[in-house]
This record gives sequence, C-alpha cells and structure tokens, in this order.
Amino acid sequence: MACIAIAPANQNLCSTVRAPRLLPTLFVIGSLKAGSTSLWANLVDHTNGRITPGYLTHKGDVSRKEKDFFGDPSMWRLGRRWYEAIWPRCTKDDHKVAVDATPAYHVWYDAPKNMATFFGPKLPQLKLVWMMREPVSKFWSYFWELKQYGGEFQRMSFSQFLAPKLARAHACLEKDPNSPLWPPSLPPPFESCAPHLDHGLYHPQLVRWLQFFHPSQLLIISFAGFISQPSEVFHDVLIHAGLPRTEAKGAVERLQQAPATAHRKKMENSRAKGHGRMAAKSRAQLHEFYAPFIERLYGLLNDKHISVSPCREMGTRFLDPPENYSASVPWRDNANARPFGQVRWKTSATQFSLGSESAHSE
Ligand SMILES: Nc1ncnc2c1ncn2[C@@H]1O[C@H](COP(=O)(O)OS(=O)(=O)O)[C@@H](OP(=O)(O)O)[C@H]1O
Repeated sequence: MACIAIAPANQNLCSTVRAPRLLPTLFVIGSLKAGSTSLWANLVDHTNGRITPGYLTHKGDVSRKEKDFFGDPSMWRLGRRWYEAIWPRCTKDDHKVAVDATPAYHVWYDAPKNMATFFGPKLPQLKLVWMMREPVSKFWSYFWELKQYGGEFQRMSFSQFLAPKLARAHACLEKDPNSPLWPPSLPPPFESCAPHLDHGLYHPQLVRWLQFFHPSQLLIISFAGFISQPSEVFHDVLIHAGLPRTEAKGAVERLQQAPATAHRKKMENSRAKGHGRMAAKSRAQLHEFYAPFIERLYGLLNDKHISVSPCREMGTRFLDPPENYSASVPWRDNANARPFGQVRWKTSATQFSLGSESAHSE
C-alpha cells in the first residue's frame, strides 16, 4: 500500500451555520460508467456507518449517491444553504466521513472551481477519487445507459449514434490537431467538438482539476484493477479518505465476507450486459480517437506522481485496451498492467486481434 499517500487523521468539516452539518470531505468525481455505484455501495454498506452518504434530494433514489451540486449549473444555483441541509448534523465526537459520489463531476468544467468557491481555505482537506475506465468500453456502456432514457436514443443503433460525433470531432482536430476537444464550451470553432465522446477525455479534465487541487488530493482508480482486486481498491479509498488502518482493515474484512446478494449485483449498475459487443470498425475508430489523449494522461499522471489504485497499476498503461478485447465484457486479468513506456495502442481495424463478431453487434 506504500504508493497511496497516507491522509492526515480525518478532520470533520462542519459547516458554520447555526446547526452545523457534516460536509463531505470525500468526493468520487468520476467517471461515468466506471464502477462508481459499486464502490459507493461498498463504502456505505461495509464501514459501519463511518462513511455516510447524506440525504435524498428532489432527484430521488440516485441522489443518495450523487448530489450533482458542484457540476450541474441548475443545482449550483440552489446555493450553499441547500447543499448544507442535505448532510447530517455534526455531533461533538463525530468521526464520520460524508461522501458525495457524483461521477459526472469530472466532465463539468466549473465543478472544481465551484468546490474551491464553496470550501474556500478548507479545500485542501478534500479527498478526490476518480475511477477511470478504458474509454472505448466506457463509451459503449454509456450508450446503453442513454437508451434507458428513451427519446431519440431509443431507436438509434450504435453506429448511428457514433458516426456524427466522430465526424464532428475529426473536423475540429483537422483545424487544430492539438485541440483538447473539451470542455464543450471552448470558443468557436471548437465549441461542442466531441459530444458524449468528451466524457472519456480525461487528460484535459485532469489538467483543469489540478488548477484547484494538489495531486496528493487525488486517487485514481483503475476500473480493471477495481474488478480484479476490489478489496485492495476499497482499502486504498478508505485510507485516502482518512480512516485509520485498523478501521479500514475491518471494513475490508466485512466486504470480503459479504454474500453475493441481489443488492450487490444491482449496485454493479450495468445497462450494457446482454447487448452483445461493439462492431470492430467502430471500436477501431474509437481507439484511434482516444489514443493520443490517453498517452497525454499517462504522461501527466507520471509527472505529477498521482496515486493509482491498485498499487500494481501505478506507472502502467492501465487504460490501454486489453488483448482479445470485447467492449461488453470487462476484463479480469492483469494484461494491462504494463510499464508506462510500452506503447500498445493499435489504431486501425486490421491491427486488432478480434474474435468473431457477436450476432448481436449493434
Ligand atoms: N464488480 C464489477 N464487475 C464488473 N463490472 C462492474 C463491476 N462494478 C461495476 N461494473 C460496471 O461499471 C459500469 C457501471 O458504472 P457506474 O456505476 O459508475 O455507472 S454510472 O455512471 O453511475 O451510471 C457497468 O458497466 P457496463 O456493464 O459495461 O455498462 C458495470 O457493469
């Protein structure tokens, strides 16, 4: 566990209003479709109440986990009092840690700035967790999530969904090959250059977060590592949140002993399972699109010495596509944990080693 910086003993952040509230110090800021529901459920289910999710808002069930406040401008407008009121009251000897797990935060350009405004000099006390998944399978997962919402996405095939977005992004890259393509609000001609695709552009997003947060406040989680070593990742997150080692150990034991219930399965939160796999051509196009951004991200993580959990994936190419890649099936081995310098991205359809295409492709 030596690669995870040990957080100072947990300090509560109580708001200054007359009936002070226990404000969150732990934030899961990303990524959409990268296991955040599962991690969040482990945090609130297996820490004996030590990690607390706060109250429901008008957004219903999902708001136990996701408060949305610092990202979505319509939520930010609700104001400080509104946010404070959705957390439990502070008690004298309260050792709880409140968690706001909003995986869309990393996509909102103003989220880190809003946090800085809200927390002021206490900002350095916050701990951020960012789960990162190889962006092509993440994009596929998000497509099936969008289909749940009905509307225009309901009738769309994956290639109909993808083609105009890629065309738009490539047009922007032709104008400037170094365009970050994010945020969507870049000035013309780079406005909305990569709709939906921009969720996987971790590099420019991380640059933005580092304008407000010290690298040691961040813990990146490898999605592949989360699946293969859930206990180790859980332990790292608890230590990052400031829990003492003895408590973290107890929580990990409870997680390991927990039965595989329907609740746990539900918390995996899959919409993509049962929908086959992405067509080889789309997959190759997406890999080609994301490859340079992922290279830049590896460079930034290494330059800033940002912790990655599980430890064995630190300094590795943990976001590369695995061999025998299938977008619909998360991999469970350690194929990705290769040293950072070793380039593995392959960018044309013919270079992929592909199994036979699923009958349900798209
Ligand atoms: N333990 C475990 N094993 C394998 N896969 C897992 C696990 N936990 C979460 N997942 C996968 O993570 C995807 C859901 O991520 P999120 O909960 O972050 O989604 S959301 O953004 O909050 O909607 C969703 O991915 P897809 O199945 O590809 O859609 C889940 O299957």
